[in-house]
Amino acid sequence: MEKATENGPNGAHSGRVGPTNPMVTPLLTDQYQFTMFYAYWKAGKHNERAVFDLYFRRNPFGGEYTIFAGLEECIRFISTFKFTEEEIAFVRESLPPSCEDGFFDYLREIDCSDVEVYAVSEGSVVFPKVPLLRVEGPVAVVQLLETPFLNLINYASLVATNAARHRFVAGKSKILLEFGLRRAQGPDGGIGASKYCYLGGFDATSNVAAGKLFGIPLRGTHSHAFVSSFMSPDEIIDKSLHSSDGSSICEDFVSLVQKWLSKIQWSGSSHGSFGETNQSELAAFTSYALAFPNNFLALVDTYDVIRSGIPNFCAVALALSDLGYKATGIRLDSGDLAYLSCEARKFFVAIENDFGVPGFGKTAITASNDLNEETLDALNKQGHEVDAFGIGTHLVTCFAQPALGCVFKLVEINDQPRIKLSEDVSKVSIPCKKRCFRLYGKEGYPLVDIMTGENEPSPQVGERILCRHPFNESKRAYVVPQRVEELLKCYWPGTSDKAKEDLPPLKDIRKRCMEQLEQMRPDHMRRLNPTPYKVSVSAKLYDFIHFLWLNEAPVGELQ
Ligand SMILES: Nc1ncnc2c1ncn2[C@@H]1O[C@H](COP(=O)(O)OP(=O)(O)OP(=O)(O)O)[C@@H](O)[C@H]1O
Ligand SMILES: O=P(O)(O)OC[C@H]1O[C@H](OP(=O)(O)OP(=O)(O)O)[C@H](O)[C@@H]1O
Ligand SMILES: O=C(O)c1cccnc1
Ligand SMILES: [Mg+2]
Repeated sequence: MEKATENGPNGAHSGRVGPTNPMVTPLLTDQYQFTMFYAYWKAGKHNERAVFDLYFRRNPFGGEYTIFAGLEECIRFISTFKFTEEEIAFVRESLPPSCEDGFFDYLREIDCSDVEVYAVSEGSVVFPKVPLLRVEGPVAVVQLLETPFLNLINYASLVATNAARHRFVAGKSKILLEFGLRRAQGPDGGIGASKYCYLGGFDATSNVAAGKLFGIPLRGTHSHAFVSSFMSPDEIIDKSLHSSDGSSICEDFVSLVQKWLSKIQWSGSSHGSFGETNQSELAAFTSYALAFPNNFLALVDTYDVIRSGIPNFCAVALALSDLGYKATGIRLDSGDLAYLSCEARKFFVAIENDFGVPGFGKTAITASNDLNEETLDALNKQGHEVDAFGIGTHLVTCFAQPALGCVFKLVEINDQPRIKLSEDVSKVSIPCKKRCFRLYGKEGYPLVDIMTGENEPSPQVGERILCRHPFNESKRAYVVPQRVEELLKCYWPGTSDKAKEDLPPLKDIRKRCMEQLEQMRPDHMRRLNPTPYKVSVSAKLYDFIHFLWLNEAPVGELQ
């Protein structure tokens, strides 16, 4: 397998080949894929042409939409799919000794050059039952792809959807920062979370490795440890700071800060809300400003937000302002974030008015601490003054729902449609090699997704088409689409002569995701009781599903 090289951001355009995570090898699969593989080979079936669909059955987080993510990694995986000698030796050890040598020679030969992958574009809004991927090829090889493909898509799509839902509640104007690395499920969980939260609408991450790998903007503040590591302003040795234009130097920035602190104390801005502030906190803020005069942001809740953190921040920010710098803002990491952000805003506005510092009232307020969709929603209802949210644990661990149940099902072999039956109708698979379309209505919204047999004529703009619920006879509707979008596109043509879609850079996938979310009808998107989006099959496919169902289901006998 070719080794991944990391010579620049943006995934596909970085020159990297193969999966991002070197642990993604042909062995990253379930043992039963190899036992089936051997049995297919032994039965002489391994080269039979099979079609599998990868899809999920229910949208996550109680919502009615999902964001599809993980495609690029699947394509990277098959692009370098090949067993090494070491891997073949391990498979040999892990199978019973009776397995014939010829099988291992066959294993040595295989790659994915004869596999075709049709997929929905990454970053699309997608719905249950509609294939996200249609994978065609020799049954034994495609079978092996089940587990790694599901692994690469399930979490990616889940966390991208989680990010999109957080973005929806926060609103477009807010900055969303992903802070989850320390709480993520291991290194791959952390890297994946950063990549796919960005895809789902976050603005930046604190994860430096993800910044390097994918070109995601990096953002960060500082921690309580930095604040509490200082004891007093006397610790600060180099107190000098050049003005922002370099024309002058302030020899004692620490005294300038102290001067501003007493001015604030005696001005109307404080409304007598504080007396002595914490001097070790002031030392920490002053030091941080000396290190980053152009990016001064202070975590203000180590001792007391109102009585210490905010006035200390303002004193340092005003001293910076004297030298021509503009402080960035504060971060709140505990307490009532609605109340504290409003108090902070009032304080900043009062400072702007009392001391004539234009723009000070708009100083940015970042909030963090166990945030999730619900807390964001509660903050919105209460009213708050937060400009940016830093979100970690709930976002990256997908606390509200830990897995998206994508499955990989055989739908056709040797041109023969196959079906998987279940007592639970939602688990009955939709047979046949299919094409999938999104039909748009008069108002520009997507109305319905429809699956058809491969050889049926495609739906046409302006032509009425019957869309049927795949399993419920009485649910059907005629649609006259104003626009028809074919959903499954060729991302890996195998030996066919189909043109191959490009894998776009991450920021283009993110843009696609934002645009797709934007065009959805609002009632599908709302958090409380959203309207399900319609997923349907053509009349012909409907008839065929039910014919096959009756054909395959044994008839019971009553005694
Ligand atoms: N106005 C608000 N409305 C609803 N939830 C809020 C509001 N402000 C903060 N929260 C949430 O309430 C929870 C507060 O948690 P908790 O009481 O454990 O933290 P804290 O005591 O404020 O901070 P820490 O324990 O980190 O010092 C967090 O999940 C936070 O996101
Ligand atoms: O709360 P999350 O959504 O996971 O966001 C990330 C958290 O990580 C940091 O502190 P950490 O939790 O490590 O320490 P703390 O509990 O003292 O804030 C940060 O201050 C946030 O609170
Ligand atoms: O930069 C931050 O403020 C940050 C980063 C990770 C976790 N919590 C906070
Ligand atoms: Mg915390």
